[in-house]
Amino acid sequence: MIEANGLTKIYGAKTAVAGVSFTVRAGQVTGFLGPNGAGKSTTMRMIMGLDRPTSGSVTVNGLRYAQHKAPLREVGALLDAKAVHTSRSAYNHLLAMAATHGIPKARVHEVIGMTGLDAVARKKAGGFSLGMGQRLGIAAALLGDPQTLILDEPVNGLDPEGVVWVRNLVRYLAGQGRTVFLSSHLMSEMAQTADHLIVIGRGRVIADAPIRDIITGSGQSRVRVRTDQPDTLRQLLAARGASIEVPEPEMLEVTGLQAKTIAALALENQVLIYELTPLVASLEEAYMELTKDDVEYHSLSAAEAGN
Ligand SMILES: Nc1ncnc2c1ncn2[C@@H]1O[C@H](COP(=O)(O)OP(=O)(O)OP(=O)(O)O)[C@@H](O)[C@H]1O
Repeated sequence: MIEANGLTKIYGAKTAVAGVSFTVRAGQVTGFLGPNGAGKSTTMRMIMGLDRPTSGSVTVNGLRYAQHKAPLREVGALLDAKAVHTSRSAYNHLLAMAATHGIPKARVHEVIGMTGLDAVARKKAGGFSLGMGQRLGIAAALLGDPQTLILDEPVNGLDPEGVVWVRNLVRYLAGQGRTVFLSSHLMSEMAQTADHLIVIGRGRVIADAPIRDIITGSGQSRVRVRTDQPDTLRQLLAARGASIEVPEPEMLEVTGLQAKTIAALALENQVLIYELTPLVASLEEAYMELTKDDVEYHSLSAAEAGN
């Protein structure tokens, strides 16, 4: 379990992480989602003791990273896949790591097999493609057989097969009861991988909930209703505080009321409805809605950029 309490990091005039508190639980994949510059990497570095919090604290299984006697066996992390600038082979790189942490050689062979690096294990790691580098970084994270895994953008640079591989691997590891904390800015990927999401924007936690709740609670959930009495139904719904759009003559899109409430209201007032469809927002829509005020770098449309 990872527990952050009022975690804050200030660099000069820049507040990268502004008092975040959250708990990452064992046995599930927790996604850490946020736009560029939101503070994901800074938070992860503080978990790993690579950055010192300006205030607040973060612990892994009750202790700060540095307090663990054998940290590599407790927490495995992939923070910067490009960090391996080595003329050593992947095998020797992992072997050196294992030797300095009292990890048996057999485990090196195991993680090479798990990450699909067998064919390139004797090649210089410095010459690896981004995807191979990611696999090596994940192999290094798994080396100590840790209970907790922290992976910063693990699918970055992977081909579609690699993306599926990471997804299956993290789900397998969480299934074994491990704590898996995974950052990404790819919502579609998170939707298929994570059970729980922590969303941050401008250094603050915007949402912390099961994926399902984030989708349905985004304020984007609407209900499509078709009726031959749109005006009557519209008035009835408006009187209940719903906001209504009319995209087609006999179609209403209703925000703010559940489908069941709309059906009951129609029945009570003898209004015929011939379609009632809850429109669930995609994770992408929910995410855009959540972070719309918290994006540090807004992109301009082509037209705006030309002005
Ligand atoms: N060493 C540093 N010195 C000054 N500012 C920093 C430093 N590291 C990060 N920042 C700033 O803190 C903010 C958060 O950065 P961070 O890298 O944690 O975000 P992120 O969510 O990981 O973003 P990305 O998805 O782009 O990697 C950014 O505005 C960044 O420019």
